[in-house]
Amino acid sequence: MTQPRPHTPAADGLPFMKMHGLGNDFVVLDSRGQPARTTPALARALGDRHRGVGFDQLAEIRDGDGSDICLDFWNSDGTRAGACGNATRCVAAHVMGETGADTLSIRTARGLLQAATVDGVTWVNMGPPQLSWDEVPLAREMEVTALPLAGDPVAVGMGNPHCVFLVEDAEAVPVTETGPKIEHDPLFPERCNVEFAEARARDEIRMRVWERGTGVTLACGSGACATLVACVLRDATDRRVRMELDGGWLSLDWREDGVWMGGPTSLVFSATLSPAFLAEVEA
Ligand SMILES: N[C@@H](CCC[C@H](N)C(=O)O)C(=O)O
Repeated sequence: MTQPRPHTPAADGLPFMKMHGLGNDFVVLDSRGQPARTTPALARALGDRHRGVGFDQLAEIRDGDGSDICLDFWNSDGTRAGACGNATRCVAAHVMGETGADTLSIRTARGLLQAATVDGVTWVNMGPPQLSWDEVPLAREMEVTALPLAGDPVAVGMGNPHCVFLVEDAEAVPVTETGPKIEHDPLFPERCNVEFAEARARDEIRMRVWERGTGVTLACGSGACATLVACVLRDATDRRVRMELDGGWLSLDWREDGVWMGGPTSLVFSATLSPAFLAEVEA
C-alpha cells in the first residue's frame, strides 16, 4: 500500500490561521509535531499588509513542554515578544475547541499560563505583574511607580515591558506622537509598550495603546493587564474592572495568582502560504 506523502512546506506551502481578539490581529502557525518555522524574515514578510498577510503579532504553537502547548510570539517588525495576551486567548479558544476541554496550560517565554473557558468566554491568567525595576526591565534601579518621565507613568512587566500613563482624557492623547518617544526612551533597555489609561470609575477604564514593534493597535491584552495593575497601584480603580480599548471590551481581574483577562476571540480564516512566497522569503 502506498504511504501518504508527508507535508513539506517547500512543495505544499504552509497552512496558517488568521485570528483576532478585539481587532488585535494575528497569524497563527501550528507547528505541533514538526520543527518551528518562524524566523525574523518570515515574520516581517508575513506581517507586510500589502505583500504578505498582515498582522499585529505572529503566534506559533509548538508541542507542549510539561504543558498542553507552547506558544511563541513575534511582532510585525520581526522582533520577539515575551507575552501576547490576546493571541494567547485566541489560540487557547482554538485548542480548547479542538479537544473539548475547558482548561489549557500554555508555556510561553514568561512561564506557564493557564486558560479557561467560563460561560463561553476565554480567560487567560497572564501571571503576576513584575514590579521590580530589573524585571520590567528598567535601565537602572528605581521605583516602578516613580519614573523620571513627564506625565508620571508607572512601569509594569507582564512578561513584556509596559509604561502606563494615567490620563484625564484618553481620547485627547496624541498616541502616535508620544508612543514611539516613550518606546525608545533609554529608561527601557528592551523598549516598551505604552498605554494611556483613563479611570472612568472604580470598575471601568478606557485605554489606548502604542505597541513595541508594531505601533498603534486596536487592543493589547498584556497592556490591559499592566494598565489594571498601574491603576490599582495608584488607587484609581479596584482590582476587578471592565476596560474599553479601541477594538472593544475586556474583563480584567487581578487575583492572588495573577491578572486574569477575558474577552472575545475570532478565527477569521484558514489558508496556506504558497511555496513561491516561502521561497522568496528564504532567498
Ligand atoms: N498585542 C499583545 C502584545 C504584543 C507584544 C508587544 N508588542 C511586545 O513587543 O511586547 C497583547 O495582546 O498582549
